[in-house]
Amino acid sequence: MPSDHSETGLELRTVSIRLGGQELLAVDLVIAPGEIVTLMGPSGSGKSSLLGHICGTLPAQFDVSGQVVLNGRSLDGCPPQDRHVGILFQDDLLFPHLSVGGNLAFALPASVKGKAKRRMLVENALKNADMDGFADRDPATLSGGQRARVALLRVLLSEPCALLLDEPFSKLDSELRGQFRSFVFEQCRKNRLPTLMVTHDPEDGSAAGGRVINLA
Ligand SMILES: Nc1ncnc2c1ncn2[C@@H]1O[C@H](COP(=O)(O)OP(=O)(O)OP(=O)(O)O)[C@@H](O)[C@H]1O
Repeated sequence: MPSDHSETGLELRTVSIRLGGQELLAVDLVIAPGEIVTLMGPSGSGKSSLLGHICGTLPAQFDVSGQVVLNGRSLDGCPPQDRHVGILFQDDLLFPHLSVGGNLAFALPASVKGKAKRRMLVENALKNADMDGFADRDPATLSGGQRARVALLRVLLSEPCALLLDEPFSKLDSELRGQFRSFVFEQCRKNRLPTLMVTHDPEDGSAAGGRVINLA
């Protein structure tokens, strides 16, 4: 994980997002390392747009003001690939033409050199998710729960300093949902990631056990 900045978490300093001259959302928030904050609100209230703004992928038709600061560094003008912000979506978006290991290795930063080292990081990550020996598997052969875990591992291997969750549990059935949710939250805390989760399910917020912000 990049270590050139102190770990102060993710700050949204009076961030406001407008579309077509109307304010969609305004938020002022500090998320500490390892803290999980839940963001809820009606459809269209701007939750995913806020995550896009933090990642640097919000389309130009949105107007934004305020500052996004990660571990003391302003992300204003910073290209998405240099932000060290990971995002997990409801669709796992695994590459179908790559093996599980290939999907994971793809996420590793270029600064991680050497085939053996890259292979070791991938295998350790799979072991950490109780998926020992899955590196050569075709993603199409995985169960829903296994695919979800690989998607999370892929985000973690990219060495993020903050994690955004955009309804990542909504497509899983209730038993899987509970298991995967616990795994995600455990990894957020273990990796000391300031985490912002968007969800429509109040149970996700209760399970996270942190602050819940309701935009309603
Ligand atoms: N690329 C885009 N171009 C134009 N408008 C967009 C774009 N993406 C989203 N919007 C609009 O921005 C508003 C906020 O959308 P957003 O997806 O952020 O809401 P949300 O709170 O995440 O909704 P949901 O809970 O349904 O996912 C909506 O009116 C949406 O139609």
